[in-house]
Amino acid sequence: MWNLMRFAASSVRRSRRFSTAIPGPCIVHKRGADILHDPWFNKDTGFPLTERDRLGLRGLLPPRVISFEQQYARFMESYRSLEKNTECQPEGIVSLAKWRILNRLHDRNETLYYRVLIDNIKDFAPIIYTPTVGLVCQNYSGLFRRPRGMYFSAKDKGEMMSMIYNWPSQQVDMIVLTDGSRILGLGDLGVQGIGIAIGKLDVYVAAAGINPQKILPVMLDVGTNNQKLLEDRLYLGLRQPRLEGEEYLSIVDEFMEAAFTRWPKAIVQFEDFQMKWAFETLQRYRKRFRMFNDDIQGTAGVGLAGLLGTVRAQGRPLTDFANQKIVVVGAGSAGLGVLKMATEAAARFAGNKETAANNQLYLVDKDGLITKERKDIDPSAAPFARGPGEIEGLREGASLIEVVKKLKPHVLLGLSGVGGIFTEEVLRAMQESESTKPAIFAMSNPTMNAECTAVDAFKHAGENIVFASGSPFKNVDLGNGKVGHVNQANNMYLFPGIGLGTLLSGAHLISDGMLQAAAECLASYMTDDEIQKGILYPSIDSIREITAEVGAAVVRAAVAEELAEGHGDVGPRELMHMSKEETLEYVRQNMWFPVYSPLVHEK
Ligand SMILES: NC(=O)C1=CN([C@@H]2O[C@H](COP(=O)(O)OP(=O)(O)OC[C@H]3O[C@@H](n4cnc5c(N)ncnc54)[C@H](O)[C@@H]3O)[C@@H](O)[C@H]2O)C=CC1
Ligand SMILES: CC(=O)C(=O)O
Ligand SMILES: [Mg+2]
Repeated sequence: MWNLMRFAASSVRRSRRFSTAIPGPCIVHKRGADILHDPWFNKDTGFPLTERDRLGLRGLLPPRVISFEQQYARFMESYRSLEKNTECQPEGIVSLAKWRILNRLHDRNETLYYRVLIDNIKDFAPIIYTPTVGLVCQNYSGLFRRPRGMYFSAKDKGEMMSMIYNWPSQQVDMIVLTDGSRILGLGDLGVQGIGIAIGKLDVYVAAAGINPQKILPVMLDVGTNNQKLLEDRLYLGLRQPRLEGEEYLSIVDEFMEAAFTRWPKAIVQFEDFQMKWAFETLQRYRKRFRMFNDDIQGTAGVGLAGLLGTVRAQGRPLTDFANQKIVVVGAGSAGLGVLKMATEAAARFAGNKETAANNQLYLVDKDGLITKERKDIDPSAAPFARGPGEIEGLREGASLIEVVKKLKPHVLLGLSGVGGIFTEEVLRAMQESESTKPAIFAMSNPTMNAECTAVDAFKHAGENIVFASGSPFKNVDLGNGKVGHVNQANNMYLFPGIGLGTLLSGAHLISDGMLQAAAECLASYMTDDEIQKGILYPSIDSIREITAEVGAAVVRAAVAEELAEGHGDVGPRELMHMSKEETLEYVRQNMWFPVYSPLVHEK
């Protein structure tokens, strides 16, 4: 126990990174048992005696006051013993048990919850985020105990403007919105998709230091086309097919109007919308509201950072990026987002927008290679279709293995949502890549949907590859003391910084320049030495540091584009006069950090 407490105390110290020394008081409008039942303010046994007197808590708690460090150690001890006691059980059962114990703390005491999350982010991210969050969404109706966030359904049409005022927080900075239509690679999960919005916002709090009282997960329940859920007696969503067309858009419109009427400075992150609505809503709202689509725009930046890393890993200058042959597998919101940003980057590096555009980028979907001969091609995919006969020996619809064998690409990047499609044969074909360090990105989530495992990638494609996956895999032991490094190429490296930078700049929209700055910041974060070892992204342990840097880069881009309107006491002129270091410090100072603040009651 003592050792554990020492560990806890040291990790508590370590994670004080961006906190202010003495927490200011926090105004609370409730007293007594109501405070104990409010996870924003509850300190459990940690309420000091004077506070118990002031807030009418005397007698409602056991007499001994337990320090924050002791509470922390107690939680970690129960978590570690759960781990030990479930060692031999199936992975899914263990992950859900871990999620439950974390979720119970989340429901009870958010300060302690977020502190353990920040300090143990590498261990806990796979529980509160991908892959376990996928399992949680799949089982949400059965796991449901308490609501979290807001639910707007097709039945609420005409009511949303008043409903939004039911949310108890006066200020909301960050909203993650989903309609549940494409949750990770798991398809349409209807109302159960709220779990992904909750998980993303947990990452916002942990990585970007957004105050948990100012976040809001939102589910737009417009029905589901998942027959299994419609027939499930426990299913908690609307039992009707999804709304389509104008009916659908009118629900999203109404929500956006309501949210921005109450909180004009909020930012809305669209998450896990099926492709047609992902693109349509982005186009519809991005000039009117502070919003972005994480799957298109967040993923694009993370993908681009990884692609630039692979150029550096080959010891080549970034200007060589336009010559890299990249095969993207999956022509959905994520794959097309990556291709668009990669095309723009290739054009920039080549210094000529006209000639460089998507010269070496290839797109494969469920029907094979996409060429201009494709019937009913989706307009968003059309710019990436190859011309007829452009690649000798490759026809419209050529299979993935044909494409890889013919092109010998530098990079094979999967965002298909289909587990295992980088088969042994495909991976072996990557050994013939023209690159000295071929790159395999199996970015689909959750783990079982990854295009290949890390072990298979190193086994079949060779030990000299660079590898990244959307959900975490362990590093691979290659024998003789050699290790195959596994990167996690997940938009979690960018969306928190995009949101934070937008908030602190006060930009009224999120421009391409701000997104590009975020991606470039991530791309330049790793040293050449790390890149040579195949390490393309920072460790999840340092996600708070990288998010601060990304946030600062976004603020500076907003200032440069004259979009920044300031935040709180800091006006646009002050932002404009900040040096790079001062901007970073400004961002760090504005990141919330979980400590118990003295509570002051006000009626
Ligand atoms: N690592 C990360 O940060 C991110 C990962 N993703 C993952 O990417 C995946 C796809 O997401 P979206 O693009 O939004 O989905 P989507 O449903 O819009 O697109 C999926 C695409 O994959 C293609 N596809 C399906 N089966 C295929 C096959 N057998 N071979 C080749 N292509 C095939 C489809 O034709 C479609 O073009 C999901 O698993 C999601 O979890 C998405 C966003 C971020
Ligand atoms: C990571 C993410 O946003 C996705 O898989 O959809
Ligand atoms: Mg997503």
